[in-house]
Amino acid sequence: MNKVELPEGATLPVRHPDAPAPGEELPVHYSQCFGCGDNESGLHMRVRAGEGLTLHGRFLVTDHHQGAPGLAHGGLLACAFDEMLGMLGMLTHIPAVTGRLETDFRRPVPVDSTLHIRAQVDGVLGRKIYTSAVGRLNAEDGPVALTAQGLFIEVGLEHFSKHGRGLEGRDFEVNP
Ligand SMILES: CCCCCCCCCCCC(=O)SCCNC(=O)CCNC(=O)[C@H](O)C(C)(C)COP(=O)(O)OP(=O)(O)OC[C@H]1O[C@@H](n2cnc3c(N)ncnc32)[C@H](O)[C@@H]1OP(=O)(O)O
Repeated sequence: MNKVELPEGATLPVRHPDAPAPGEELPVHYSQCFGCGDNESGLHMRVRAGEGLTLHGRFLVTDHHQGAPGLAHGGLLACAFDEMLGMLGMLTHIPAVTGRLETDFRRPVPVDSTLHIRAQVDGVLGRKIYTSAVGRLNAEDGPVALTAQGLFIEVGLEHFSKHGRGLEGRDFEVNP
């Protein structure tokens, strides 16, 4: 994992008492989500809760995901990390959106490989949530293909009804 630099005063948030138990598979947070939903060309990520403030996810790289022939598109891999880091909100129950996402590509990711991603919350300072993740090829202890750091910003639930579509006036939590 990358060494994560945290600002002074950042603290670890509390794991919400209703967070999925370690080992439990997380629900799809939105059926049309490109990352975890039924979207035909999406990633179909499967994610389970880990210990503490960690998640483990995986997806199969298919022909839909190519950039160069036979290789995953870098932006699409960044999308997988965005999804994983965003889903950390299911452990803290803090609604948040991506403010910044930094991805280091360390090894090519071929079609037909499975990318295993471990994501964690590193700290919180005010509305800023510091997160990081590592992606490994074909096994949870496989070679490191990517690492990422994400800064998520806590928002009120009205962020989604105000800026999104079809949620006006809808009372929802994490599974619209
Ligand atoms: C729940 C389970 C779900 C579970 C499901 C989740 C899966 C979701 C999938 C992945 C997640 C996404 O893709 S989310 C979609 C992609 N992201 C977005 O659309 C976000 C677009 N941006 C925005 O809406 C806005 O810029 C916000 C909300 C991020 C921030 O606007 P704001 O509310 O006006 O707040 P603002 O004052 O600007 O910023 C607050 C603090 O954050 C800092 N800050 C803000 N942006 C940045 C930045 N890029 N880099 C550094 N720092 C930043 C500011 O300096 C400030 O620090 P200080 O002054 O307090 O120190």
